[in-house]
Amino acid sequence: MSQATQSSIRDADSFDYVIVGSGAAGSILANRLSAGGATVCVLEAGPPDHSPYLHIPAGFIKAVFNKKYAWQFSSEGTAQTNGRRVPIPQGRTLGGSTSINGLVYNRGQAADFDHWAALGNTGWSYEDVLPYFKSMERRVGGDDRYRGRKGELPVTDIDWIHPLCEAFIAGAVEQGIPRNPDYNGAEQAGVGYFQRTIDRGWRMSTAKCFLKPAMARKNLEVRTYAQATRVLFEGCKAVGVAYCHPAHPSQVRAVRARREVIVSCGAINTPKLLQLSGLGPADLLRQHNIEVVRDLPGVGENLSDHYSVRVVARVKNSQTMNQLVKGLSLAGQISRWLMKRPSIMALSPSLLHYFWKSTPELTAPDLQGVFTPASYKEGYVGMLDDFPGMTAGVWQHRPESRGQVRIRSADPLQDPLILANYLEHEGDQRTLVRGIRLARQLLRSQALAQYFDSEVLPGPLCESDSELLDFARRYGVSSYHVNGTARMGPAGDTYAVVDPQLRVHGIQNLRVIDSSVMPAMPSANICAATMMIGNKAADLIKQS
Ligand SMILES: Cc1cc2nc3c(=O)[nH]c(=O)nc-3n(C[C@H](O)[C@H](O)[C@H](O)COP(=O)(O)OP(=O)(O)OC[C@H]3O[C@@H](n4cnc5c(N)ncnc54)[C@H](O)[C@@H]3O)c2cc1C
Repeated sequence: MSQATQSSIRDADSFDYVIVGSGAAGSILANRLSAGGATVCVLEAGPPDHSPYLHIPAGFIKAVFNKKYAWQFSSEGTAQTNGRRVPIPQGRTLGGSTSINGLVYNRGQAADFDHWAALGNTGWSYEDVLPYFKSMERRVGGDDRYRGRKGELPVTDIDWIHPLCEAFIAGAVEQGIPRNPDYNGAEQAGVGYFQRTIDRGWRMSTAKCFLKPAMARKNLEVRTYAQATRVLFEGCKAVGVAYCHPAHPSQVRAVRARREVIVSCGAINTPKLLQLSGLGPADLLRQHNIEVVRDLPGVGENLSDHYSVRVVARVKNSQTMNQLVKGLSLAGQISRWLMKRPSIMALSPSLLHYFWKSTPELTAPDLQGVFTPASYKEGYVGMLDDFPGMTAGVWQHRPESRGQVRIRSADPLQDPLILANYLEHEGDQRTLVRGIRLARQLLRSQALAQYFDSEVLPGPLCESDSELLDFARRYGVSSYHVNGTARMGPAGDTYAVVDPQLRVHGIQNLRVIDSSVMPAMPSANICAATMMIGNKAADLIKQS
């Protein structure tokens, strides 16, 4: 520890727990730990979540690429992405990515968590984690064995029904995919509407549902514009955190943790902070003149994400959202939203799901698809097309390709190098091509025929496997589900960063609690599983 930091930590105020990051996991943790009477300080690098774009569901489109509220990361281009850098924005405000995300609530398959346990992570089987999914959610409908009724997080069904959605479902059923009323219940496979973290027209971020209610407690303090630059150690014991206002990096402050420091910065920023703090691959740290506190080769490795591709069709005989967001129609939608009536202002970006198998021999879905009666220019989220359009997106549930996150320098304000290695694994290429064929087939169902005009992307000239793979390389995008960069695993697993209690191996008083610790990708958008991790981790801490 430098002289300056030593004196600032001596003079620092202290709390039982210091949580770095107020996202999906950090906010829930802050709520649960402060409820037990412990003093808790949350450091959040981003600003408060005052903007209406962070609260009105449709505001997502304005927030995701706004650098005030989202870290504008991107993965390096590779041959598999046709040399393109792939944007991977991450939330940077109270609530983290839950303040800008796509609002889909999707837990994954029971087998995902049984797999975590089988990898040596005792306590993380489906039976172990189900109570933590249930205790945080407030859901109407479904089976009591699977669904929670009294939690803080409302999980609701859509109230805006579009004829294209109904036709898409009917078409999928026609092609052998059953309608599933609750993919978060006994069985994931099937087609239907997404469940969303939206309540009475408003986004339900973890800041809104967990952090802010807890901020009424005197023992919880939340500091915004507080970007952690380093975890501070005495020997191998974490004792506090150095942080700064991102606009004034030279004015470093410190806060002391009497019991534990908890890193909850998300799957890109968590490995970055650990590496800056001297925890990571020793060679990398030495290359940047960072003193090695512990050589942990797994920090920043094992990066996984869902690489998705969209099939887009021009629509006839119906208006789509592309028209509803323009001129007088938009004004009408806003006034409907203000009157608490069904409106496109209160929709998640994807309305329908289909979970299905890329080959019939499989016993469970290995593909997730999404459908929405809208289309974006060139298939990229941002600007809607001028013509009526619909989109069926698809990604592989559990890709094998793995990437890395590595600091580029010892400067805490510099973005790390991200190499996601999308489609690097040949099996991933095959599965995604099958997924594109399935998405295409679903848009050409009999039930949708009255609305299907023509395919825009990939287009009629794209037929063979190699043409479809080439399309995936040129048009694929991140689903923003990065995880695994500080993965959980037992001692003896060289690349494990934390143990099944989420304590950093070989270090005292330091845990990682966020999407980084996932030992394997869940078959789902990963927010629900990350929230579950925060919810369960609070109990692990209280029990230790
Ligand atoms: C655009 C988008 C759409 C998505 N859509 C969905 C969806 O529909 N459904 C779904 O299930 N999942 C979705 N996800 C993924 C999901 O939201 C994330 O996986 C989840 O929020 C990750 O939780 P986390 O706690 O790991 O990190 P985050 O929620 O990202 O929180 C990390 C927090 O730490 C803060 N932080 C980072 N570094 C520092 C530092 N050095 N000091 C202080 N604070 C720091 C960040 O600013 C942030 O607030 C989406 C994500 C994005 C970005």
